[in-house]
Amino acid sequence: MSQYILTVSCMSTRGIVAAISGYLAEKGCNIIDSSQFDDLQNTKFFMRVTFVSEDGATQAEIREGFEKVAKQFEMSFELVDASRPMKVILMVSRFGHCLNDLLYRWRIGALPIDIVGVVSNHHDYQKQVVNHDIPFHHITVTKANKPQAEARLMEVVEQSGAELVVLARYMQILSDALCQKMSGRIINIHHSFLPSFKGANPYKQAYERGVKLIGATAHYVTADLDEGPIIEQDTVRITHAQSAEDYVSLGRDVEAQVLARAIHAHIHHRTFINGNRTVVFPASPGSYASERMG
Ligand SMILES: Nc1nc2c(c(=O)[nH]1)N[C@@H](CN(C=O)c1ccc(C(=O)N[C@@H](CCC(=O)O)C(=O)O)cc1)CN2
Repeated sequence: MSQYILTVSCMSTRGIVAAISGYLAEKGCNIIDSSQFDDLQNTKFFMRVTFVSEDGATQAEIREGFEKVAKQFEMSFELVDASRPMKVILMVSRFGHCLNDLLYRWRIGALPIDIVGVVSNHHDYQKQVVNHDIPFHHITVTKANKPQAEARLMEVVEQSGAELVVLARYMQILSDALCQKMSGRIINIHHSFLPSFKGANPYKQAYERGVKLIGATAHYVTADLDEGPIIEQDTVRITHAQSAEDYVSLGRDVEAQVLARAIHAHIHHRTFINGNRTVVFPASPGSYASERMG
């Protein structure tokens, strides 16, 4: 029996949950997981429902019928097949620890995505990517050719059908136009606990500030560098005896883990952009179960 995920956002009002659950029940669907959030600051409402269709109603039939409920509450909604892996492009520059981590998680089934390509402005990881039978696209980026480089990137995105682009330590600033075009579909890992230490060389900035914690932040990419809605963060303790170079080593694991958690949330449709913040619902039961042991 297929599992579906329905995500809804709209202005908050009475009766939304009843309307959604009543519609699904009437359609012969059984809700197996549900999360909702009512933002009392801006009266926005967010809901994520996982359900199975028990009487044979197809995804198209369920979606068509839901349009009426959506219109009644002026909802934005998505209805997806929970088993269909999201098409994802990974982007990397010189530091490959996040790319390596994502490739490993993908290989063992812990990250159920369809990696449709890896893009880099360097050749460092080409062999490794090709060995995974994943298309590798080298796109040279210079200050002079950024528009052409981004046009090529968009070609790769469109031709591959990518639904998400992950900047796995890709170190080029994307144009406002590209950020707008791909709003909500690009995730970056920044190697600091934002909002501290935005931009380049955050570990150097942290060392010079004498912090006792360094960290990593996964966020949606916007035109404002490292200021997009935060999806996931974590930290690791450091001491006075460690150097900025030590921070690079200590930061690798936390960067990779934070990025993987953020991608897991996004591909399972648990994230909702709410202004400059992100609503992140908890993982559904069994959503980590795809991992092939061994
Ligand atoms: N429009 C955006 N683009 C990017 C974002 C973002 O939030 N908005 N995040 C960055 C990642 N990043 C830090 O996490 C970052 C990357 C690069 C730079 C930077 O100064 N790059 C220089 C070139 C550096 C080089 O050639 O090695 C530049 O682009 O001029 C700062 C922060 C990814 N892009």
